[in-house]
Amino acid sequence: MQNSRQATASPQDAVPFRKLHGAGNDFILIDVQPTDLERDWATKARLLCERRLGIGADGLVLTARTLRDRILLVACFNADGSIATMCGNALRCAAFAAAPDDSSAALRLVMAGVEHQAIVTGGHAEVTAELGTTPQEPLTLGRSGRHLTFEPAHTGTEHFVALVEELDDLDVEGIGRAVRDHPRLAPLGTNVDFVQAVARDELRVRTYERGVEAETLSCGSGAVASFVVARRHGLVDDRPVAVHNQSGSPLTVRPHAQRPETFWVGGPVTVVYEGVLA
Ligand SMILES: N[C@H](CCC[C@H](N)C(=O)O)C(=O)O
Repeated sequence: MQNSRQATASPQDAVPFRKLHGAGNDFILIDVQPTDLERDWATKARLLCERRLGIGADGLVLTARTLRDRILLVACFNADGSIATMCGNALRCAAFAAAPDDSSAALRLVMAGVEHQAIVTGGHAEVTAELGTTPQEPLTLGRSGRHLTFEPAHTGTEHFVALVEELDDLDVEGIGRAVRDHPRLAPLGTNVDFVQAVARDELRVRTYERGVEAETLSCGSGAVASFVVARRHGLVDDRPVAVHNQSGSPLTVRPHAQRPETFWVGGPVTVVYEGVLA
């Protein structure tokens, strides 16, 4: 069933899109037929996400409904055309866009072969992220007389997380890029999160995102990775934790009550505008 938040593109039509952001992480969302997901979207992602020559976004998100299984298939391409195997904010935006208007909804979504749950209530969407295993060891980096240790946390995609005393004066892009491009992490690289523990239920996080190759205003899988590393160090408890980011709209991370090593990440979603691709 279509709803007023939904408009499906078919190849011969002008292609409708929506520009949304999930707590400041911004996306172009196009609803397609399931078979269209197989097309090569990398070039389109690069063109559309370009901030001067395109619409501008951190990523391109494609959604397709499988009516029989009632699952929403979601693919996310970073602004540079690379695939994001997990993007918490893209999943939140996709769930919000697919949910019926004016009611709360529970949805199932699949991104990169992994099933996620979603709950949409009003202008808020929450999705699950699973903690995976990673063979990577921590990485210590010296910069301007300061040493930072980055610990791996795989939350559906690669993250390296450093606990810091102070976030505001950090060179997030410089240090983030050095970790992202570290030869030991090639060829995949990583997203990089800097975390300041403010209270046992409050973190501040700044994230350098691979594929955007810049600091973004918020990152869902990064918020979960930050929670996991802070918890590993005994800095937060197993209860909802507010993750403040650069957008001013915090995300909330909380452990899933039924599924081990699974977390909910929630926060606001905003539709900025709708349009048709020229
Ligand atoms: N912003 C996303 C993460 C994107 C990850 C992507 N940059 C990559 O792994 O290549 C989030 O909300 O989880």
